[in-house]
Amino acid sequence: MLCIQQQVALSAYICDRDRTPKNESRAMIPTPRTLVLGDNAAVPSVTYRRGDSTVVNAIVDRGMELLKKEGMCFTTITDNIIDYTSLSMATIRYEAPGGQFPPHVDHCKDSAVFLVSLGCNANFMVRGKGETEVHRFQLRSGDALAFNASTEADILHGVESIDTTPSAACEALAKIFPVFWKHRYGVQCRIYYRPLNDTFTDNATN
Ligand SMILES: O=C(O)CCC(=O)C(=O)O
Ligand SMILES: [Fe+2]
Repeated sequence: MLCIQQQVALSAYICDRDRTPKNESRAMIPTPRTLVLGDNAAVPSVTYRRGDSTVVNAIVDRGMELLKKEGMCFTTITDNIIDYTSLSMATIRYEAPGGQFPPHVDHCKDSAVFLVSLGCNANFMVRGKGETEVHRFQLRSGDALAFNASTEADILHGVESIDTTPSAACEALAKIFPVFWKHRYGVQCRIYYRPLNDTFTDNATN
């Protein structure tokens, strides 16, 4: 979904904000690391309002427009996927080849998730509500996947492994951001459809 220029813009945006401690000791089995995007390690994600002029808003808006054109909706959340109120973005760094995220259901009320992949290919699995068969596919650099992240939607998903052989897009990106020779970034954009309340803090410009 993202052309190489958009992947570069998103990578630059993330790398600029990345305050993850360097030289952390590596576990024997590499666990994915949620990057600290800003000065508050307790809140590693960034939040945005609809209409903020950031690369994250632009990518999500375009994704939702494309899905809307396809007639897609997130039943149980909204019938108009473009009408979100706010967003949050977190980035998870996976090491190749062992990085994985065990199968799970997101329990995010009134929310959809829009996952963007950067860098190495991820071997992804999804099983829909009531399904017995697991669907396996690759998410390559620039690919995006959106689904209803509520408990009711019951969408089981996970990352099984990361490829070490880079795709053409990954290679182009890694020449600018060398982290992508050996890693995948899972850029997790959570899209909220609930009314904005007073406790919403806007740190999009941090
Ligand atoms: O890395 C990914 O694309 C998936 C992350 C995920 O499922 C989650 O953070 O809940
Ligand atoms: Fe998830």
